[in-house]
Amino acid sequence: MSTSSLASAATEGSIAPITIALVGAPNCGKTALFNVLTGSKAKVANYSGVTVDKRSAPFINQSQVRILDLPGTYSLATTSPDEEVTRKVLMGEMPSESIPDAILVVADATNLRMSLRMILELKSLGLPMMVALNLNDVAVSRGMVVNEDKLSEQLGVPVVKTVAIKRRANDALLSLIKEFSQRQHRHIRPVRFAQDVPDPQQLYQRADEIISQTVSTPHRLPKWHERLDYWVLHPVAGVVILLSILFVIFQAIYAWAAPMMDGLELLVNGFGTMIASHLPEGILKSLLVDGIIAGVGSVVVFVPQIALLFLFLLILEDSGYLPRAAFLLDTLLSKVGLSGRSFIPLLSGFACAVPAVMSTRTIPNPKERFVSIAVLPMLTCSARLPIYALIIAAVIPNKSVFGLFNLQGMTLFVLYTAGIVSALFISWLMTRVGRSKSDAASFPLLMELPTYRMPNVKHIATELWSKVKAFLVRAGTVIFALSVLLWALVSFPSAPIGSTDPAINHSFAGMLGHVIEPIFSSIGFTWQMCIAMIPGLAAREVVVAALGTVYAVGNVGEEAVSHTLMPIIHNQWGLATAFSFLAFYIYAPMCLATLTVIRRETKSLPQTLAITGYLFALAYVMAWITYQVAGFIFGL
Ligand SMILES: Nc1nc2c(ncn2[C@@H]2O[C@H](COP(=O)(O)OP(=O)(O)OP(=O)(O)O)[C@@H](O)[C@H]2O)c(=O)[nH]1
Ligand SMILES: [Mg+2]
Repeated sequence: MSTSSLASAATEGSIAPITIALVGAPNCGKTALFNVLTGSKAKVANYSGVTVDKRSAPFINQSQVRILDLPGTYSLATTSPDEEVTRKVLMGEMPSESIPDAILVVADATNLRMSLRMILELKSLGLPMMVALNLNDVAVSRGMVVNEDKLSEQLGVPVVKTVAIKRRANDALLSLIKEFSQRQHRHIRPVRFAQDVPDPQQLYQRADEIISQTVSTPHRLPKWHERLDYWVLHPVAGVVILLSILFVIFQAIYAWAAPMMDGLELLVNGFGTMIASHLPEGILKSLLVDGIIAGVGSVVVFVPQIALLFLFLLILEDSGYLPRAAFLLDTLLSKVGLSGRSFIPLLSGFACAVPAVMSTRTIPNPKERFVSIAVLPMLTCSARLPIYALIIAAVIPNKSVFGLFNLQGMTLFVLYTAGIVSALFISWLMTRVGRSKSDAASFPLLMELPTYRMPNVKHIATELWSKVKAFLVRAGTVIFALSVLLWALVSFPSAPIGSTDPAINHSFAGMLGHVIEPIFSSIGFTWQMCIAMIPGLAAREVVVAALGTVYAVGNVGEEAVSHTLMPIIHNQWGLATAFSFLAFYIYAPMCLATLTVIRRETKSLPQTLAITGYLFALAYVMAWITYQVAGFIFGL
């Protein structure tokens, strides 16, 4: 078919789109290039295993060309579920995906030997191929000069240089794809992989030959890089560095966010008071002030803290530090039956358990994968931050210890640590049960350490904004809707004429709260807390909004004037109740999205129910112990 007839067939919609698959080692910039080629905003980060599933989008210059992003893999001999996705797609074994019409190999220019070995292996598939020599900026900064024309000649496929993080540096690739798609027919030949896959040793030999003819300066890491790695990967100094980084993050979340939070709180309060003073008493005023402003406002004041947490995570992610922490902790994690491979999924659990559960696909050992999924919900996700921050601000004095540490920051550190220690302990316990010898040793951690890079300010700013936006959108949609619903439940039916107790006691929610209260009274929860936890089952941070609404409607007199929760909790909750509530939220799997993704990833309802059940049981028991101990120390 000629170029013009292909174009006209495409406009008539009678031709299937051409698919070009991005294939390459982990962390070489496939997704970053995918974003350039399609105008998408898929997640990019400086560690291996970010992409764990396939995704596709139309090529920006030609909608009949489809670009397919795949998880990274070093070879077609795969070991983990994410790598398996790539192999299956390339072999045409993926039911939902036909064999791609071409492969765009994304090669890491700073690690050409490994990339060339992969290109040579992929050539054995017999599919049309193009090569993008990515990370070219880093290669150039290290003094490497690659002759792409010679390389193209040696490999027998077109080669272009790219810098995926700079949109304008990829014009050669854009033209190459355009040109390719105009002369390419849909691929229909079967793949020839199994018969003539070359020996890896031979591939490396050939790669070395090619490098000697095409690269003028061999690649060497700068001195500072080695020195930094010496300390960061040192078994003792490395752990001290890791703990210090985490500690600084928690301190900063309190110290730096405080002024912005105070400002936002003043705004929310002022807004509530202004609306209240302009509206006559009645349902509308109650809905706006007690339902919406008290509910949504209680959550929104935590935006600065969430933003700071994500800022730190993004900087760590972009700099290349994270996989080093995984190496460092490989030995420690192996003691509890996990490995360094579980580290990145566990670490991303501090942002949100949903992508973290998905990223366990990089773990090849099925048992280790299950244990990681089962303990992940205990790690402190960003949705818990508003809850912790609220209770800490309400009951822990804001003073410094030894003139250096902030007591509130330290409490937050302890809460995060409690989640980590519990997760490690439960992993250890789970892997003890029915442990088989082959487990840990059969899947050693073979992960490429990325080079350190200066975090890219633009990338961090866009990512940060998208996280904050997601949080605000949730506040404006889910939390808003649940606040209105809860407001209705706590306001109706209204109190009978002549009754003297608070109206909320007569409402639907009030009645429900009193019914549930006996279950939770032994861990110190009041009926107001029980009501707030019900909408909080959908998503954790909703409990903060719900407490805001419940107290706004339920309180009369002085405290009703304040639209923020802290003073109310400070005055009405005992220390034992506050600590018990915190302990409960370390463990309780109060997040529908996480449970749904666990169900999808484990493909098993009984396993999902078992994880949910054990976490709730643990939450109750730990809250009970905390309540008793705190009650003994501080009084109930
Ligand atoms: N300096 C520089 N950084 C790049 C370039 N391409 C990608 N990066 C960075 O490299 C890191 C990895 O990029 P990704 O696109 O997530 O890599 P990937 O190949 O999709 O990784 P996996 O999904 O884990 O296989 C990110 O921090 C990117 O910002 C480049 O050309 N130059
Ligand atoms: Mg990727």
